[in-house]
Amino acid sequence: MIVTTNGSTNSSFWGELLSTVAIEKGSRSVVIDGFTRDSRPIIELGFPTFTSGFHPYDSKGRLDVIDYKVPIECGRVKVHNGDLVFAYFDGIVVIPQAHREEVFEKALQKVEAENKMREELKKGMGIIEAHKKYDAL
Ligand SMILES: O=C([O-])CC(=O)C(=O)O
Ligand SMILES: [Mg+2]
Repeated sequence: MIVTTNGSTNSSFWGELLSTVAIEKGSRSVVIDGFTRDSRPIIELGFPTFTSGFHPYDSKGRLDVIDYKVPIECGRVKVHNGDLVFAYFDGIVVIPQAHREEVFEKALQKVEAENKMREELKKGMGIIEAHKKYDAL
């Protein structure tokens, strides 16, 4: 699930209860260009929640869902229904549906090169030589 609160800073959009229902409905994660609250219980639920910040206020009377499955701008990136979204500690990447195959193939090549490079580094190869050999970055 990927969401924008269109720049609202008056309250959180997300919380523990929404995480609970999201899990029950089969969602695996949420990315929000907006705020959450209830961080500790969300961490305890184990629901990966990526937000642009935190706010103690609830959303009642402050935020409303106005649409879904429509193109949005999230963190200055256009996102369409069906795009692939990868979120991790380091950041979030949106892959347009039309480029899924190509990006997947290239990402797998990169992972393969990094795996080989890591093995060589463990065996003592220097970082400069390893970069020259695997060009993994
Ligand atoms: O602020 C909200 O509406 C969200 C919230 O606390 C929750 O889902 O538990
Ligand atoms: Mg709550």
